Amino acid sequence: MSKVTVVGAGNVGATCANVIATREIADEVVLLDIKEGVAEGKMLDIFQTATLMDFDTKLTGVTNDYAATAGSDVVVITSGMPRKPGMTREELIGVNAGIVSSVVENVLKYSPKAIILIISNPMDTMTYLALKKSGLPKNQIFGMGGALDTARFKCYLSKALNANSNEIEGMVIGGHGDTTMIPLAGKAAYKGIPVTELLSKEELDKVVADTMVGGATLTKLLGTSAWYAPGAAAAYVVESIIRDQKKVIVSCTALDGEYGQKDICIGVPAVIGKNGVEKILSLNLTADEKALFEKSAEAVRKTNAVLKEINAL
Ligand SMILES: NC(=O)c1ccc[n+]([C@@H]2O[C@H](COP(=O)([O-])OP(=O)(O)OC[C@H]3O[C@@H](n4cnc5c(N)ncnc54)[C@H](O)[C@@H]3O)[C@@H](O)[C@H]2O)c1
Ligand SMILES: O=C(O)C[C@H](O)C(=O)O
Repeated sequence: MSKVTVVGAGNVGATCANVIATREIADEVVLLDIKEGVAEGKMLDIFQTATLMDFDTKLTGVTNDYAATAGSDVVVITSGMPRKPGMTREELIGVNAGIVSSVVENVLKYSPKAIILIISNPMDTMTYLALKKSGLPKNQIFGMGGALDTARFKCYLSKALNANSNEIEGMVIGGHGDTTMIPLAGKAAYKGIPVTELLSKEELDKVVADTMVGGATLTKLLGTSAWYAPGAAAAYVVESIIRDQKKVIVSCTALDGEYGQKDICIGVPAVIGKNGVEKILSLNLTADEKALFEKSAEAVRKTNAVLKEINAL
């Protein structure tokens, strides 16, 4: 029996729970929120699609009742404030640091062995905070950003190439921020053909720029940040853990010398299986890509430093 808890029954959390349920990724999904009745209502609503969508995942919604989450294999943390148009993710640190810290503490009381996936923004810094506060081994707690950014990169590449996005290879490493993410255009390919041979420099630069502000573009259109792709990206990572698929997914994980970095959580390609982050893959980065990664890490470190200033760490 596999059990997944999603904390935060807002846009991203409910979407993630819905994808896990409809795709039967886990036997049981618990959705938890502090807002009275919201998680219960959303899980009842999803349950009422079971006969229409043909799934039989067990679904439970609870208001702040962590006992119901006991024995979870995976816990996805989406609780926290989303940004509004014009804001950066980093501006959410003051509100979300307290929420993420208290949620991680509560989760571990009932599921000390769960693999914990951080979604709340600023995600790289929230992952660092959760890792430091929990004292968990680094494989057990990591963040999702790269799965989403990579999906967006493939989406924009598919538009530029007029090709099926499922036939495109590519990844986005670095921080999950408007200026910190690094779409690796030089390593992306369509059916083995480097996209650098298929698109002009201008076209490729536009794909990279659109990918980097992918979240901001949607926030402007929607008035709050996105949820369909973020929820599906979180469920994609959960699936690799629950089914021990060992997919290589760019994940925000603690580095200990890899990519020349220490004491930081940032996006790098990693093998994701039943033990969480099972291996970090070492990419052969060009000098330019290395420089971008260093700049990205520097920016993430700057945001991490704010945790001390606001007494969150
Ligand atoms: N990492 C990513 O790729 C990614 C993608 C999308 C969104 N996000 C982030 O995820 C977070 C959630 O976004 P959203 O659009 O779902 O927001 P939302 O406002 O729709 O939902 C957030 C939910 O968290 C709940 N919550 C707040 N404090 C809580 C607590 N202490 N315990 C339990 N629940 C609590 C709220 O009641 C709300 O229902 C935001 O911080 C957003 O920036 C990250
Ligand atoms: O853009 C945001 O603030 C939410 C999320 O990080 C995203 O990329 O969709």
